[in-house]
Amino acid sequence: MTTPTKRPPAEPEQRDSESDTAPEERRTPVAPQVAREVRRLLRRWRNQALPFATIGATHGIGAAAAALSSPEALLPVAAGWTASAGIYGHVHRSTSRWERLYACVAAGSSAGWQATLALAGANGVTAGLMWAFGAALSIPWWVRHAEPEPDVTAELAAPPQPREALPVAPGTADRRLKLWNEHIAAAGKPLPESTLDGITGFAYGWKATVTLATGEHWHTTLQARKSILSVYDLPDGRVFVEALHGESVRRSRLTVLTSDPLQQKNHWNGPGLDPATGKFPLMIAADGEPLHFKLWNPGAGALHALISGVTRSGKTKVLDVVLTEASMSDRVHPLVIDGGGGASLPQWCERANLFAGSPEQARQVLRYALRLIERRRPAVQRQGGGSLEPAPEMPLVPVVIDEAHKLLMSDDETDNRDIVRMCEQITQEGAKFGVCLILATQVPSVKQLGNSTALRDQVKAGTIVGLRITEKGSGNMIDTGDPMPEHLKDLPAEFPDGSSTHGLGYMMTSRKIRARALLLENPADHPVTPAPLDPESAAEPVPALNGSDRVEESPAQQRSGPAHEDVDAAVQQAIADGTDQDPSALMRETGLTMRQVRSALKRI
Ligand SMILES: Nc1ncnc2c1ncn2[C@@H]1O[C@H](COP(=O)(O)OP(=O)(O)OP(=O)(O)O)[C@@H](O)[C@H]1O
Repeated sequence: MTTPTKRPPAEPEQRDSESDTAPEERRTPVAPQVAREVRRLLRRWRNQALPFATIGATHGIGAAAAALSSPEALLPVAAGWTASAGIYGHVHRSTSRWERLYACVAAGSSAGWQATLALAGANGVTAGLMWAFGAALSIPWWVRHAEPEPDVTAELAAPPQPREALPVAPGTADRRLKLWNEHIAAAGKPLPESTLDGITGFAYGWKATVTLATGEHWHTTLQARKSILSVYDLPDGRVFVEALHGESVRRSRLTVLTSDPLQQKNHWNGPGLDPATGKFPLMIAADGEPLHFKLWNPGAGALHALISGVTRSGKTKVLDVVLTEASMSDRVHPLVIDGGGGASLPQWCERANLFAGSPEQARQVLRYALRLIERRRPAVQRQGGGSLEPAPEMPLVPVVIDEAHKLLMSDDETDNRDIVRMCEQITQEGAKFGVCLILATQVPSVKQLGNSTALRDQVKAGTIVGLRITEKGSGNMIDTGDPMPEHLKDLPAEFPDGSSTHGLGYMMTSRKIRARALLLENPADHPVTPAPLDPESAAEPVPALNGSDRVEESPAQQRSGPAHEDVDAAVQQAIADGTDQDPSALMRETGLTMRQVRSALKRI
C-alpha cells in the first residue's frame, strides 16, 4: 500500500496564476466604471426621473416658442404636440387602463402648457405655475413607481455583490404580486387563476409559493418559466420552479434571482463530512443554499455516485473535493483509478491508498475491491445482516474512477466488458459491505457507462452531479425524479461578465436548481488522515500495481493460504457450476486471488 504523504503547499505565484479573472479586475480603468455606474443609475431610476424630464421638455418647448416671433413660434409647439401625441399613442398599447388614462392627462397637460408658455412667456409666474402643476400631476406616478424595477443591470455592469431584497413600503401593494396578477395570473395569461403567496426576500432575490387553479399540475408552472422571466424583466437562468414534495401537485416553490450568486467562485472551506449523516457540502445552489454529496446513508450502506461534464466543465475539481473530504476522514479509505492514464488526478498518485493509472491497474484495483467485499462478508453475518456502518474500525472504501467512460466503453479495438461487469458487481453488492463506486464521465448517459443499465440504476440511487455538456445525447441520458428546468447542454459557457462557468450544473438527485461546485485549488494543501482497513480486509493482499496481475501476498496469507487441493477443488466446482474459464470470472465466483485461480487453471 502506498503511504499517504503530505505535500508542501503550492507557491503563492502558482496559486495566483490559477485565478484567471482577478488580475483583469485589478486593471479595470476607473472612467468606464463611472460611466457604467451612471448608466446603471439612470436606468434604475428612469421611472422616477421621467416626470422631471417631461416637465423640463414642456418648459423648453414653451420657452423656445415664446422666444420666436410668429409664425416660427408654431414650429416648436407643433413638434411638442406631435411628441405628446406620439408618447400617448405608444402608451395606449399598454394593457393597463390606468396607464392609458394617466398618459392621456399628462400628454394633454403638456401640450396645453406648451401653448400657454408660448403665448404668455416662459418665465416667472407662468413657468412656476407650470412646474407646480407638473409636480402635482407627477405624484400618482411616483406613488405607483415607489419601488424601482428589479435591478438586473447592476451585476451585468460590475462584479456581483449580494444585495438585500428590495423592501416593500408598508401599506403599498407588492409590485411583484401586481406584476404576477396582471401578466401571469390574469385570464388569457400563462397561469390563469394562479396565486402567488408567501413572498420572502433573500440576499439574491425572492421566493414565493405558486398555487395553480384546480386541475392544474405544477409542471405547468415550470413550463411558464420563460414568461415569468419576461414579466420580471430578467436574463435567462434567473427563475427556478421546484416541487413542494408532500404538498398538493398544484403548489410549487418559485425562486427569482435579481442577481446571480453563482457568478462568483465559492471556495471550499475545509472538511465538512458529517459522520452522523455521511454527507458534506459540495455545491452552492442559486439561492445560496448548500447542496450535499452523500457518501453513505446511515443504516442503509454506502452510496454510489456519478459526476459528468464536458472537458473543462470542472468534474476533476469536483472529484478533488470528494477525495479531499474522503482522505481527511478517519472513516473513509479511498482507492483511485485515473482513466486519463494518470494525467487527470496526478495530485492523488502519492496520496491515495491505491492509485491506478492504466487499464490493467484499474482491473487490479477493481478485483481488489471485489475481494474486500468477500472479506467483509463474515462481519455482516456476525452483526446479523444489514449493512456495515462506516467507522474508524470499518472504513468506507470508495473506488473513485475519473474519465470512467474511457474504461467502460468498448470499441473494435478495446474490450472493456470485464471492467463493466466488475463495476456492476461492486455497485450491486458493495453497498452493504461499505464499498462504493464514484464515477466521472463526460456525459451522464448509459452509453458512457458501457451501456450498463445495472450501473445506471445503482448510481441513480446515490448522487448525480451534472455539469455542462455540449451535445444533447442519444436519448439515453440519465434523469431522476422531477423534470429538469433546463437541459445541461443549455447551461452557458460564460457568465455575463465573461468569466467561465466552470463547476456550474445541477445536483440531479437533489433540488432542481442551478448550482456551482465548491472550488478547492490545491488538494495537496490538506493533510491525509490515515484510515486503516479492518483486520479482515487488511489481510487481503494489496495489488502491486505494476501493470501485471501479480499480487503481493500478505504475511498472514503466506503463512496460512489454502492448500492447492482446496483451491483446485473450488475452481473445478465453479467451472462445473457453469462459470466461464475466465480467471476474472472464476476469481469473483470463488473469492480466490487471481494468482491462485491462474495457478489452479494451470494445474487442472
Ligand atoms: N467549481 C469551480 N469554480 C471555479 N472554477 C472551477 C471550478 N471547477 C473547476 N474550475 C476551473 O475549471 C478548470 C477546469 O477544471 P477541471 O480540470 O476540473 O475540468 P474537467 O472537466 O475535469 O476537465 P478535463 O475533462 O479536461 O479533465 C480549472 O482551471 C479549474 O480551476
